[in-house]
Amino acid sequence: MTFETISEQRCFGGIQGFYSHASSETGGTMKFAVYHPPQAATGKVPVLYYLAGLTCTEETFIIKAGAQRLAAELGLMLVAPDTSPRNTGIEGATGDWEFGEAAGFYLDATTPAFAARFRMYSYVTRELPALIAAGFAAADTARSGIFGHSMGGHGALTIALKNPGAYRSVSAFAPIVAPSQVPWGLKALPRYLGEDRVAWQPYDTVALLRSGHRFDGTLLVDQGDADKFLEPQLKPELLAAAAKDAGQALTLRLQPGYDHSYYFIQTFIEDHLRHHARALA
Ligand SMILES: N[C@@H](CCC(=O)N[C@@H](CSC=O)C(=O)NCC(=O)O)C(=O)O
Repeated sequence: MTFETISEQRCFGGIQGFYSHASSETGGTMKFAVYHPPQAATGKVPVLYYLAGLTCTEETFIIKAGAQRLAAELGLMLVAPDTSPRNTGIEGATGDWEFGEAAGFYLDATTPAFAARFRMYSYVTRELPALIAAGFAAADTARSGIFGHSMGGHGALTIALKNPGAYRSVSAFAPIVAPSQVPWGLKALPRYLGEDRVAWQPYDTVALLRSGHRFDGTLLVDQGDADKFLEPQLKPELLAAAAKDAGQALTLRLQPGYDHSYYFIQTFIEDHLRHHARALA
């Protein structure tokens, strides 16, 4: 399991790195970012995965969220993968920001056109953690957490619910909580997974909660009430109802005046990093 170093730069006493590797899951070159906190130079540190949203790359969170200062203080290794395979050459995989490249929805596609390359679920849950464990000696992968934004919030919540014990903490900014019920999901899920809605359920947080999946800990979710995607796409009230019915611990905070942008994420990143650091200590 090898990777190439694209760049490494000093940042808050640690190192901000960008890397690439040949991915067996997605059948092409994948890029990912790792922030190595200063504590990683002398010992093991917990690993916190961040999944970004539609249109994003492995750079978006690293450049825009302002997470490194506190990650350095808390001793958290941040790992941010790209949001999909790239340069797939698959017809229909480019040209629409809501589907295809940069819109992988953290699932394993099953439709003939997409099944070979669009395997972000297996990439994020298996291949990338194995690569981090093998390639970065300071990574204490027994202490892993996961969070994300929008499509990446959906990824983080569904992955944590389906992999009990693999992640000790989970949180999300403005997640898509019920893709089976909103336009983004209704566009993407049939094209990746086919028309049978039963196949969509493993990739829908509300459906997972309603079918018995639980996370052993509190889900932390922040949502801006001035987010233009709130009503049509995000629908946090569906998460609140499903969590209540399921007895799933949830801290859902509606933040007045905040939109869907990385200014919103910058504002609340400290709360999320501290939430993860507490669970990963
Ligand atoms: N081009 C779109 C807006 C796209 C957008 O807002 N993407 C979000 C994630 S949306 C859900 O996954 C994002 O994180 N963008 C990156 C950024 O730097 O803000 C439009 O036309 O509305």
